[in-house]
Amino acid sequence: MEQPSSQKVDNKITHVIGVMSGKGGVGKSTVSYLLSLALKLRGYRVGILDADLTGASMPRLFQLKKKKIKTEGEFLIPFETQQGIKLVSMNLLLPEEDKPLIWRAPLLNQAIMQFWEKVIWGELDFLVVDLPPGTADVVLTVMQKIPLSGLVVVTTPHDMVSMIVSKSVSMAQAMEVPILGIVENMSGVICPHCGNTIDFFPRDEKLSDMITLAKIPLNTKLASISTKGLSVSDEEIQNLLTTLVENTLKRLEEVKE
Ligand SMILES: Nc1ncnc2c1ncn2[C@@H]1O[C@H](COP(=O)(O)OP(=O)(O)OP(=O)(O)O)[C@@H](O)[C@H]1O
Repeated sequence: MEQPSSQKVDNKITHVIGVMSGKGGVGKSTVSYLLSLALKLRGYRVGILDADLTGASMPRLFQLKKKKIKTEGEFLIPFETQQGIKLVSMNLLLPEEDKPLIWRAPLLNQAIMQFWEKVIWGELDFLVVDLPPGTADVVLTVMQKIPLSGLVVVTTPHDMVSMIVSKSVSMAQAMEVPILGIVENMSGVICPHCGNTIDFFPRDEKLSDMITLAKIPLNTKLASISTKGLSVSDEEIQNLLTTLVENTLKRLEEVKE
């Protein structure tokens, strides 16, 4: 990678929200997508920085396959999705999405800083950062170098006990980044016959002092976002987006005080 100059883009971004998880595959990218969409539907100017460089799944959720990012000199112009969300992801820079990115941590950290400093984000109300799972070096870089308003922690019920003491949460606390709350993903399943939610796992008592932003059951509509998209006129989806966005906005106000 060529050494970048020290010139930075003068973006105006009101809130940067990081979305993290203790481990992979719990739905972090899905939640980043849902939160961004919910904010956009509220009329906010929204961008997504896909910081999960080696497992970039954000383009897949927006059903984007090819190289989409354009450049202006040494700066990058985010791709604007159909929903009007600005997106920067490593997979939109690579000619082929299925080729692995085999980079060591210093190069990954450098790429993240370029996504922050060298992207013409312009004026945004919210930039949602989809972090890599766990406590990877890139997560530390983001927490140190990017002014995060708060973090959303995505977890699944079977991951919760370890989450309470997880390195991710401790890392956020050590870095003094406010935790907005947790999203309990795959928290149960909706019965296709009666419509009631069936919880598989008992609620962990230790969770009572954690603020829950949303509980998301296993849902085929969410599982097929990357193939069928998501219908925002669907009542169930609307309710989910409303809960997620309202609780997140409320928490942002609280942590500001
Ligand atoms: N509530 C849900 N109901 C059904 N499927 C879901 C739900 N949440 C996520 N999924 C599916 O689970 C898989 C993993 O989700 P996702 O890619 O969002 O996780 P992740 O934590 O970002 O993973 P990674 O660590 O690989 O980045 C995807 O196939 C996604 O469609």
